[in-house]
Amino acid sequence: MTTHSAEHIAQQEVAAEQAYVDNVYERLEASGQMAQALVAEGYARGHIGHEGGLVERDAMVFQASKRIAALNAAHDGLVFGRLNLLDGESRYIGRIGVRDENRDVIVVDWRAPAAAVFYQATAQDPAGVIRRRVLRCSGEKVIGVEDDLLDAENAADDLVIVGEGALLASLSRARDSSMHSVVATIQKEQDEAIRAPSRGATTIGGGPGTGKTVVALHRAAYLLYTDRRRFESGGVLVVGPSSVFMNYIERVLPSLGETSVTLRSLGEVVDGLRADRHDEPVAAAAKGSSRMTAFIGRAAAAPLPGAPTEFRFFYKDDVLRLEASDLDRIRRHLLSGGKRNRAYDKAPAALVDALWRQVAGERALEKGEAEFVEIVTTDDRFVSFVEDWWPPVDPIEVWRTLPDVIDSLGRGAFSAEELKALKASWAIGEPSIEDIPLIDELRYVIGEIPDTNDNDDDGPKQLMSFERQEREARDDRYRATRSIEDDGFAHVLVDEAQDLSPMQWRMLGRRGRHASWTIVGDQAQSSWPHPRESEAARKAALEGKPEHAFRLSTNYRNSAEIYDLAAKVAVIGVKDPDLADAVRRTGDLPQHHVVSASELTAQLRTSIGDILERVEGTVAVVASRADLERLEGELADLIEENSGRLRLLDGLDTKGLEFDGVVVAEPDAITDESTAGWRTLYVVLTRATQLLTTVGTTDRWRERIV
Ligand SMILES: Nc1ncnc2c1ncn2[C@@H]1O[C@H](COP(=O)(O)OP(=O)(O)OP(=O)(O)O)[C@@H](O)[C@H]1O
Repeated sequence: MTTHSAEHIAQQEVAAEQAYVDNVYERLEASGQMAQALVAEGYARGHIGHEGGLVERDAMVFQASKRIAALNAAHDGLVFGRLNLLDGESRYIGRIGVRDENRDVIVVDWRAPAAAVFYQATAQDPAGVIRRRVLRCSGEKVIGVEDDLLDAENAADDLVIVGEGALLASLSRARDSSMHSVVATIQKEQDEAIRAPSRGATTIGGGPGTGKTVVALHRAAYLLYTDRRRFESGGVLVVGPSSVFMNYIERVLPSLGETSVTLRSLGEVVDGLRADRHDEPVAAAAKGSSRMTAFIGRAAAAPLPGAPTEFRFFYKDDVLRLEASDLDRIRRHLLSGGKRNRAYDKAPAALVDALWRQVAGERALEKGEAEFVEIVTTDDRFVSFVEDWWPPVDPIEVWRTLPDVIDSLGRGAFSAEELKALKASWAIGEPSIEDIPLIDELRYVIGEIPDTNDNDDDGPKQLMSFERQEREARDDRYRATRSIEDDGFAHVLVDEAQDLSPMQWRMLGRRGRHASWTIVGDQAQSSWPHPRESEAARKAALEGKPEHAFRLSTNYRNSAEIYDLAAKVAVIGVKDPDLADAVRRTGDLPQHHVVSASELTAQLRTSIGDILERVEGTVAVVASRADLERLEGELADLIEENSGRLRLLDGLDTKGLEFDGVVVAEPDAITDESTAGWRTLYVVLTRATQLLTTVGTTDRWRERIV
């Protein structure tokens, strides 16, 4: 066969597939129009005026709008696969299922059982598949086909086979700023993890670039497809390390037709809060440690700073006094019943009770307790005392007191260095990513801010006036984070789980109490310094749920040249790292430059320029956290000129991401920065798909790995 004729044949195949795909888009268009019409009809029904009309309309508009969103999101490259089966059937596979006007299936949803064979058939075990074809599309256009002949013996003589394998073709494409669905080229071991039943906890391990993230996201889509009612109503929570990472992955699920998954970075897990900044390593490690649990418990129980420490009340012939020790006793008593905010209604009665017990004067005793209670609880001084002594507490407010109480309440649990680092981090005033679990812990220890908008009738009668005044004051002073009862999900998917601190595990555990889990990670990439403590917290979060482990073995991201270097760093960072097999050779070895301090910036600029010229897609410059700010200034013009392609990041923020080219500035500064520094460097070195250059003023790391 000549090249010309091979090309010609490929073109003919593309044209034939285009005809099929055109028909699918026509159907889709019709289906979209139908959904639009339903939305319009739904609105019309709302005008009928009776309540039933409104409910019907809402349901109709909701369903139809969802369908429109799914059709739009899955539109590009909708049909990506075709199977020619032994029995003569030709089966098309797509991001979502499509039927023709007779309700016959013309595209099978990739998650349907009928599509599983697309991913599982091999030449050794073709499972009834003669030819597997991947359609490469751009929008609605078929631009190429790639075939695998799985069963040559049973293939008809005129069966055409085109291309050299879809996987390698897709791996060589340039990377842009978001992750893509790999739905057309999912490999067998990946498919097994995607379709694993959703019982207990499914763990997906494997080295860098093995597809853990992309597999986990396809798994979320698969679970929604197989048990939509359960997972859509209960919710699927996907948690990743940073907002940069969440932006990177956010397109994958919509492109698979799923728009109902909650994506959160670790700094956004608590509703209503958003943190984007990491603490420096000592503070971060202290905040993540389970030693925080007891400290947080004590801080939540402590009197608020500035709370009054005594109360005096003149009644008839008596001077009634609540001294600090009395107040302390009442506080303990109230807290022994549970969460602080839950005792909000009980505080006034407890105080009045303690006061009544001091009443000794005859005139007063004669009047009796009921009158005493009436007089005290309607007295402004008492009301304002209670307001100050036991206000409804927002967890954030208690979080703000932590720097003031850490010395007294955290003594013994934290070293002097940790105490200093913690106080410095809290002096910034805004929560860091590592603070979010502490605030969440406080939410659970303190309880909801009592909702005083309810009818007051069921509260103790004698406290009515107190309640009223208090509520008015409170409504603008306090803003509660959302109810903890709404925290639970039906499935929790955690990516980069090796980095979770014990406190972060506790935070996620609360959201996954009744959930099934998917946990994705690679210990060798962990930036958490105390893996054993974290392991215990992970176990506690899963509460004994059975675990099913999957391991992915092939690195689809890095060239073999880059991964060979990174693997040498991995073995320093961790004992027995789970190394992956990199499948692609590019011929481009990593480059290393060691220069004097005065030449560093110039060399960085040269290396960045060189890589920008040689790759088509994205490039990252990665530095230690300490060097970041300086480099931001020094490289500002380059970054601006190449915005959209060039980014400057610290090591931790590169987690889970990938770029065509990476320039590492001062690798030794990254290894020195924390006890997990070597593992962070391993992460950084495994981000590049094609070109990697390191530039430093020292070269200790390379001396260590040779
Ligand atoms: N079956 C596949 N077909 C095509 N590309 C794939 C496949 N599996 C993975 N990839 C690609 O490999 C790259 C790495 O995938 P992913 O980020 O999911 O790996 P990871 O295991 O999570 O990596 P890390 O541990 O470094 O975060 C991505 O570009 C992904 O699209």
